[in-house]
Amino acid sequence: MATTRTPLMAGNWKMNLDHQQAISTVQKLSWTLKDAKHDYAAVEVAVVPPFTDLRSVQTLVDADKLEIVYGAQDLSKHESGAYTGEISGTMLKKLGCTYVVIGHSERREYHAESDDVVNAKVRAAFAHGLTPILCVGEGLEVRKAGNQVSHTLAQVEAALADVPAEQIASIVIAYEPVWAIGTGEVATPEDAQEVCGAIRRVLGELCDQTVAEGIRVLYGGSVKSGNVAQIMAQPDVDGALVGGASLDPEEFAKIARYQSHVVA
Ligand SMILES: O=C[C@H](O)COP(=O)(O)O
Repeated sequence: MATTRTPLMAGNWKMNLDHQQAISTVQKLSWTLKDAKHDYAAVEVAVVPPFTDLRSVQTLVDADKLEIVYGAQDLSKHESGAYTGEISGTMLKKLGCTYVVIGHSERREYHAESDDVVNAKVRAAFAHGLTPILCVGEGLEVRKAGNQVSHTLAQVEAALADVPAEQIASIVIAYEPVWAIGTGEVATPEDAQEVCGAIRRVLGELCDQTVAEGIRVLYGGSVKSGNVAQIMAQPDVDGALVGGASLDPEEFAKIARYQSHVVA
């Protein structure tokens, strides 16, 4: 089946760049992409800054009518109330967020986020019109035991429990093998395809195979301009969730422009 999925390159800044640095970074990114005549309809570009940067990014994007979209790195499963330190989906929507990253391995590991919490956050995101970028992926021990597919699919199924098929249709899934995050250790294109293809198959079981063909499955883990094209050449990889390399706007622009450095 011919794919109609628009690739998405999303830069997860993690806990980097304050609100002033956010403005200069997004400006440089947009200028670089403008110089390259980037077609945002062909490859969508998103930044995912810390919460404290979102208002500044919103102001810049609105004022300069940028085509770059943005999102948050997490949200609360709660609607509002006495939850000190939490940020609700309503607040993120009001800040113009398109996306929200949910279930990143760093949240699962350092904040003990269980599959149940991830599931509640996915449902909260949809309830507020935000598109989840749901992160899944195995650690090194699971990979060494050869259980990466079953482990990752179990995470997908748990995160999407009781989520209506029409909502699943618009989700973005990011396959991020934990051993490849921030380590310089990149999964081979074949490793990425094996799990991304399996994710698409399970999405087909959860909703419908035709719908699953339209869902974007990203790869994340040490993606750089030098390796992105080989990963993007895989049939079930529809973009990247980029950490470290997204902090450099010129490098991130090269990642978004991966098609321009594919040698035919
Ligand atoms: O969210 C992004 C991923 O954790 C990948 O991070 P990285 O590109 O620094 O390996």
